[in-house]
Amino acid sequence: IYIHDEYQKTADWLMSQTKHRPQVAIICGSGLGMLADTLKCQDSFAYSDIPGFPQSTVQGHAGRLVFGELKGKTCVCMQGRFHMYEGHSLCKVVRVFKLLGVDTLIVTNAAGSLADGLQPGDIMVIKDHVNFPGMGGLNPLTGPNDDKFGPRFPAMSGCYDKGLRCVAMEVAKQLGVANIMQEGVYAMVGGPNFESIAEARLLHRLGVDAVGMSTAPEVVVATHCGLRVFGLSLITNKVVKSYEDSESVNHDGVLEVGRLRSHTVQQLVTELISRMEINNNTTTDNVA
Ligand SMILES: O=P(O)(O)O[C@@H]1C[C@H](O)[C@@H](CO)O1
Ligand code: HPA
Repeated sequence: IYIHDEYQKTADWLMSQTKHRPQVAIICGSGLGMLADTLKCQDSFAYSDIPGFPQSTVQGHAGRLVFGELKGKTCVCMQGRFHMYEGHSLCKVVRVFKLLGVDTLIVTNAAGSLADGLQPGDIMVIKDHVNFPGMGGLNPLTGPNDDKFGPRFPAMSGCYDKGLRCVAMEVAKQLGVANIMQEGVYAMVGGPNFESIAEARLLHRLGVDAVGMSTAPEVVVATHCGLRVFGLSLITNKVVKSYEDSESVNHDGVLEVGRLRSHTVQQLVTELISRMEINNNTTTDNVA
């Protein structure tokens, strides 16, 4: 368990190393880290150099925190995320963003589709999530509640901001990619194994549109401390639901689709940030 002072130490160290004071934080999914390369006036830090920061161990996740400007907004971008299956608690990074003065969190991920209407290469704007590990007790908010960040029992209804979802759909039209974009429900499973066929069928019957191994914990922690959230999934594969199907998913295939679509994802996120209204009150309301 990290206490408030530990988060503060990491935030203070970062603020002593960079003049950027980010309003938007972006967490990049598997194969989608190149978004960070487009930030202007960059200051970047290897996770291994940041006091108190965890290390990311997954291929396709570079392990750098990049600060910079995008369309007139100051951003901090995680080029490489931490996953629960790597043994991380996932509270730390989001709370450090809060202490840096961030107002909005954007999360991207790679996910497998269960919905028949979602094909590899499609982009799903996350409308809501099912946090399977969280529902089972593996929740980043487990442990004593730190009231400085948020309440013991935070609501999760409406945690994916409706206004930002609407803007994202408009941006997709403007970029001519509305045909590959739709809203849906993301389910987080613990991983690191991909789903068995029976698990895939179960998720499908439950009405889940896409499945992955991240995002929900970050969104829970962000919502707890009052950040506005936008999330999108790049569909990298169809989840195998039939015993007749001889295909199987693998991480290299996931990264490959990430590479093919990273430019589009980057354009969408950039344009969304450009249109975003920021609450410039950087006094972190519920953080003393
Ligand atoms: O970090 P994300 O959620 O994009 O990564 C997905 C889920 C697994 O970590 C990995 C499987 O290929 O990609
Ligand atoms: N299942 C879980 N996580 C994933 C998948 C999947 O099919 N594709 C990319 N991340």
